[in-house]
Amino acid sequence: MNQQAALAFRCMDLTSLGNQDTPEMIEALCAKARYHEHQVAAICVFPEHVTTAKRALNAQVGPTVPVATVTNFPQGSTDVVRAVEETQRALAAGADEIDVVLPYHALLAGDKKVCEQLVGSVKDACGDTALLKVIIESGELQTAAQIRLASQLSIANGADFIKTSTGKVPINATLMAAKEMLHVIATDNPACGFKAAGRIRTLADAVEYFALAESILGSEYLCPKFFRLGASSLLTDLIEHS
Ligand SMILES: O=C[C@H](O)COP(=O)(O)O
Repeated sequence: MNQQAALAFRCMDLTSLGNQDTPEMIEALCAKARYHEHQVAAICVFPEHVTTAKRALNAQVGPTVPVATVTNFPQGSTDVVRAVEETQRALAAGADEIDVVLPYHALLAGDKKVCEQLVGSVKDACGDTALLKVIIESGELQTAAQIRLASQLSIANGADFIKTSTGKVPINATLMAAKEMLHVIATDNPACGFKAAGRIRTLADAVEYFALAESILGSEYLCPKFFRLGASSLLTDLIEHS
């Protein structure tokens, strides 16, 4: 793998969030978590597949690849209790990272408070051990100001990462949204991570996000601790660059 492809591989949350996913498909996904000396940042699956992913990674790759899962997904409901319960169940199943969807419809309707409550409550459920990524669904937020507001309140209420998209709406990660989010991170908490997700399919796509993140937060930001690419179809192109 060339250097950029290797970086994209190591920063990738290798994702399978299809409604038809089977345990066999999750096992096959986990087998791709290592490529020569490189391993992906995480495997991201629906909550019902966390146990399978943990077991498969332990057997095939070793226990060092975290399992991420999604809660309040993809609708971004305002039901805080349900989001917390889903998160608790996912953690009990062994999830290491939680990607929770912000109630972005509520934010668009002017209800910032429920967004703060949901992020804060899910953060409490994660405690200090599980990473919390908040999906702001940037493609559904209609203005740069809304993208900034969603990013700010997510960071203020405990997000370890802010993530662009679920991959389930027409507009997913864009450089425009990423730029707004990265500037909020730079201002509010440069230790907060950023995850671009949805329709990132080529190394060329990934490199554009690297360049943007590096220009705003510096080269040390380009590592799995801070920078992730959520992608289900990027791997093939990365391997072609080997
Ligand atoms: O969180 C990750 C996204 O759901 C992946 O989207 P994608 O299937 O378009 O790569």
